Amino acid sequence: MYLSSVISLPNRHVRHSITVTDWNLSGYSWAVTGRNNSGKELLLELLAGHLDMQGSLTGMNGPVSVVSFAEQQRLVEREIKEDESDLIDEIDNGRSVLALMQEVTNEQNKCEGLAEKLGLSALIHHGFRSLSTGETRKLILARALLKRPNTLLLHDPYEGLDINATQYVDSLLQQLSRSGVQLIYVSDRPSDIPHWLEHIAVFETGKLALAADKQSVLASCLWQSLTTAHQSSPCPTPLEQFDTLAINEPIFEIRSGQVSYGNNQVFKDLNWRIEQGENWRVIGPNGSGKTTLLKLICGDHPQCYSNWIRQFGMQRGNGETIWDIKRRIGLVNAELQLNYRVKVNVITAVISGYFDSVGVYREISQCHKNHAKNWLDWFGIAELANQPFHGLSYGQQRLVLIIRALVKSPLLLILDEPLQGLDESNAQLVLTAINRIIEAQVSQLLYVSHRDEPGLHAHCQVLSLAP
Ligand SMILES: Nc1ncnc2c1ncn2[C@@H]1O[C@H](COP(=O)(O)OP(=O)(O)OP(=O)(O)O)[C@@H](O)[C@H]1O
Repeated sequence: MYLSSVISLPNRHVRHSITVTDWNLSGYSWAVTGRNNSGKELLLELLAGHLDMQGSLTGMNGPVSVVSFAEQQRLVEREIKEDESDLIDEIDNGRSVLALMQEVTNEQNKCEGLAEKLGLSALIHHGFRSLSTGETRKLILARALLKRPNTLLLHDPYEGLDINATQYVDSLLQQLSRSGVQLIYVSDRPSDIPHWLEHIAVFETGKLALAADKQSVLASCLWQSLTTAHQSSPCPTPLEQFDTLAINEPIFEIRSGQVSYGNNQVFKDLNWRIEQGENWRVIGPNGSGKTTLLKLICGDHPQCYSNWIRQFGMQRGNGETIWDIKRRIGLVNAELQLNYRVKVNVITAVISGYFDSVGVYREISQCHKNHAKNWLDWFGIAELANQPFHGLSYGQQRLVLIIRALVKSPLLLILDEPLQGLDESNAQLVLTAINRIIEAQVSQLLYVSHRDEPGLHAHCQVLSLAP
């Protein structure tokens, strides 16, 4: 594959462009990295044929498959568009896993074989929209692989996968690369690049800045600059302090907790108590119920009323409103990002965190504006304040939603795979902020991630959910 004087052309959906002056990919598999908004995602969109371009792109062998957040978003949007819940008078969870695989190939035994290897066998007749984050990611991977691609475009393909699935997919990709499939593997964090990729390209402010063998790239100053992030100033002080709970009153407690969907029992006999002052990490394989548990805590799950739950000094189901719960919680997860669809600028998206809303539907005080600006400034993105939220890259949007959760200094900060899409320096800044907040006991942390973040986890007790 060869890219010469390529400039992608902005369109209705994408405002920015990327420039590649001269890049000979010579049939090798490549890792591509760079800071957030450097052009990595646009490169994948361009190679996938979703962007118009000037210049020449030659030698790209079809079929081409894509595994990316943008691809996932397209599938989600298609399924939402075709939602028939209103017509069929029951919840439409979308096309089944098998049907979505069979869109790519009608060889059912291949679909079932791959589903088994990816741990999707039990879900083969489940609707797309009932899948967990990792299960969704596995399905996107399965569809890409079933296409038998010659070129495979990947954006952090292990993101959201549990350890077993990560190991399986890693060895599969390595095998494919060795057998001649060209991988273009975009990674937001350089530390996530698989060791077996021998060529690395680095993007910077919309341009291909460096493309060479691994040794040369690792020795470059540009590489060092990708991994440095430091913020010594203290985090902005909280605007308001939450009412204190009575001594011995838990932040959250569930007794003999259980959740099931039809015959599928997600978990049962769960007894768990978060005491005041404690921070927790929830772990478990894909589909073990981590997100389900967080939804019970946030009041977003219908089965929170059929469980014994005590939270923030209230017994659930005794007349409390959803806002009594939500106002004490700051939440970041992939679902929030998918559903944050209103057209607002960055500062409004941040300010919406004070009111737990998507968008802001009341007058904004100068005090809220200043405080939100201080947080944007702390993360070094004050210049984005008036930019449209949806004009940002996936990683920048994620950072803004994290700031949205932090501004109100919630009693309980719930972060479900929060670092997804963040580059190394933004990830380090977020970890620094979280550490300072929990050390200062401004918020208690409830954290879900398949990835080890040793600095953070030292503060956390662990709840492990079984498969
Ligand atoms: N609305 C639903 N209908 C049927 N099954 C569902 C529904 N929502 C979730 N599930 C199933 O419940 C199980 C638990 O889902 P959950 O999202 O809590 O898992 P998780 O531990 O967060 O997984 P991951 O690590 O992939 O994020 C999954 O197997 C999922 O398919």
